[in-house]
Amino acid sequence: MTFGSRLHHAVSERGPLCSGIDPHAALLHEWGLPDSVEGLESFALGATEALAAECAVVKPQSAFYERFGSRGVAVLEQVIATAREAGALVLLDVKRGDIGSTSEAYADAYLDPASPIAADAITVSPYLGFGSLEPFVDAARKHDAGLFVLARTSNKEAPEVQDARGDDGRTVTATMLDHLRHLNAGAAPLGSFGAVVGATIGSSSDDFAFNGPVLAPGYGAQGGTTADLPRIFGAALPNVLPSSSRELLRAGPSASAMRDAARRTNDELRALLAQGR
Ligand SMILES: O=C(O)c1cc(=O)[nH]c(=O)n1[C@@H]1O[C@H](COP(=O)(O)O)[C@@H](O)[C@H]1O
Repeated sequence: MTFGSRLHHAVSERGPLCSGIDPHAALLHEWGLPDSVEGLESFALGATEALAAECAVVKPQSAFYERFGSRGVAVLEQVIATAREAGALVLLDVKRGDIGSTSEAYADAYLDPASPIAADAITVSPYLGFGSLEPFVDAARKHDAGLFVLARTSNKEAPEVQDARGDDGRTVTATMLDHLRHLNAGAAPLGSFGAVVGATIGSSSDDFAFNGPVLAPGYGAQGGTTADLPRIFGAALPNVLPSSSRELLRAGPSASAMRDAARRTNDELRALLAQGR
């Protein structure tokens, strides 16, 4: 089954919330844990065990694990396995993108199920040119995996690059979305090639509607709210996966408090979607 089909099914069962497993040093401290690989393991597995059964998608951000070297990456591998056992799809946030031959190696690392660190989907950056992502696209098709391509990111520096217009008048973001429309052509109910669009962006002239998923990070700690979603995403709303890391994790270390926070948020998002029907 394609990633897009698995995602569509998971979201209809569990709701659209994506929970980020981002073990920031400050959060380890808030949970009373040491900023060490032992603290990382306790935090990341505790959060994953609490949240993965509640959410369609779990998104660990690789940097927070890599900063502890190979032992941190071993914890990331455990997070991926634990989340999958709980029935969540794992979107590994690595934001990769390089020249084609190197991207091929990244694709082998993250999308080939034979790799110890393979996930269901990864985040990739198209800013070496969308065509540089071809090895990821090929690997995703071969292994029924997914990609989330940065289109309009949540950070304040994004407009300099992503709102720039080409000779044809389209923004860089709109060009990336058109590439995604092309990749998802004919896919139903949902394509496997998604976009990343921040839940923090102001109004935008870009049209985010297409038959692929739209990851919306920046929801929660960066200020994005449920009320902002219809304004930003319009007709694309049914395919949006609002993604929250710190806000959900701050409910910990109590597993039941994290679970409740995820449930409440999924309920709120489902109610919003029901209004639009
Ligand atoms: O690709 C991402 O996930 C991402 C894209 C983007 O535009 N903005 C953004 O914040 N992210 C990631 O989403 C997460 C946001 O975390 P919180 O702000 O704690 O909810 C981090 O892991 C970021 O790296």
